[in-house]
Amino acid sequence: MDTTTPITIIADSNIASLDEFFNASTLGQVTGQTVNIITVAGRDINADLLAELQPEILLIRSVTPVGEALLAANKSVRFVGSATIGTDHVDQEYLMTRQITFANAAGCSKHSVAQYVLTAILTLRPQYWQQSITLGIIGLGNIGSSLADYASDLGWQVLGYDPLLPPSDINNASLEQVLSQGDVVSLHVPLTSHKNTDTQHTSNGSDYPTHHLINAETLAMMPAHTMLINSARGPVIQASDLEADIERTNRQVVLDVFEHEPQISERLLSKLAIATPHIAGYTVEGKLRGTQIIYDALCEQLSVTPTQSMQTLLPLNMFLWSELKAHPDRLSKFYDIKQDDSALREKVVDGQVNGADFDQLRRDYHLRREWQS
Ligand SMILES: NC(=O)c1ccc[n+]([C@@H]2O[C@H](COP(=O)([O-])OP(=O)(O)OC[C@H]3O[C@@H](n4cnc5c(N)ncnc54)[C@H](O)[C@@H]3O)[C@@H](O)[C@H]2O)c1
Ligand SMILES: O=C(O)[C@H](O)[C@H](O)COP(=O)(O)O
Repeated sequence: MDTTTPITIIADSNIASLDEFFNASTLGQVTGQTVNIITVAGRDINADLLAELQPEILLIRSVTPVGEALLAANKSVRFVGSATIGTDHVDQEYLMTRQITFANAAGCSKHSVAQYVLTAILTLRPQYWQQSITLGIIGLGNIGSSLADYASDLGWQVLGYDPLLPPSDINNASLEQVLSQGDVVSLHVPLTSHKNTDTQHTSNGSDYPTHHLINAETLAMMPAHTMLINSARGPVIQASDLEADIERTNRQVVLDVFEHEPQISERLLSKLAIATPHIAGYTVEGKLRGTQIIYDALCEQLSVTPTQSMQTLLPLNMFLWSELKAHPDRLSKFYDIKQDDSALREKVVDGQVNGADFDQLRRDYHLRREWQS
């Protein structure tokens, strides 16, 4: 990519600190060259906008599907950065065929999500601060393994299942064992589908697909007292099967993500112990790290040395995991998850939370702070 001509960037307005990271100076533009950054609501980034603005760079989050439908008529885009961990909204195979560089922000909010899960568990079952429970973790990548570290720190036993990683001290059980023996089961897998057997491959295919991984059959393996938490992707759980399960077992279920997101039915919402609008990763640190990672990737693409660091943008952080462990009664001061739950439930109108209200809760969310070790 030529770094001497003006660069046009279309960016999701929900990406943190766009101006601080993406400007002529931070992108190594020669004096006088400009970086033209246009911020748009992620759901409004579409083919017509790209045709009008002809951007070289797309900076997105999870609500912008990127693939042939968006880019078939576009010849200007050379780089796509998703300031997110999940990549199920991006057809990476298509981008490769178009020789468009793609970068996501792997691991950016791993501590934020792990701390979200801990908060949900300990808010609903505070007795677990003193009990050595069994925590089931499905998916042992960045978030699942971070959660396992916190669990071990609390003296909990971890039963983990990840068929794509070698056995380890946490990857130590079958799916059935995790579901049937965990006091709590937490999902930390990407959203993947069955690999097509014919020549047309799906970009998101897997030999171990996670779409509807949790369904009537797998839910039946879980004792009624087992809490289920989903902060991965909504369609990992078959929503109607979940509703039937909760009616039958009265199971405590925590959802941060929903199969039909951004719409949520009141029927489902009323059955959940905790419900939040896809904000498990929404901390100052998690979102800034997401921006940092795609900025660094773009600098590599431009062959320029990164000059912006998130460290200079972080306010003082007084939230210490060691303090919380010593004073469990302070949990709601660290993160009052029930406040996020109430804010979501207040948005129910005519039997559902509509998409616009769900998006607004996320857009206006007061970012938490990641607990420091
Ligand atoms: N709610 C939120 O705000 C939020 C925030 C960040 C990430 N996420 C979601 O969480 C997912 C996991 O994040 P991560 O950073 O741990 O990703 P990661 O890629 O580091 O780890 C995912 C793990 O899942 C495993 N896996 C894949 N298919 C599996 C299966 N069928 N059964 C068991 N394990 C399987 C993989 O082997 C991998 O180790 C992301 O893909 C994203 O969709 C949600
Ligand atoms: O995948 C991730 O990083 C998270 O799910 C993240 O919250 C993506 O959601 P977004 O904020 O982009 O809608």
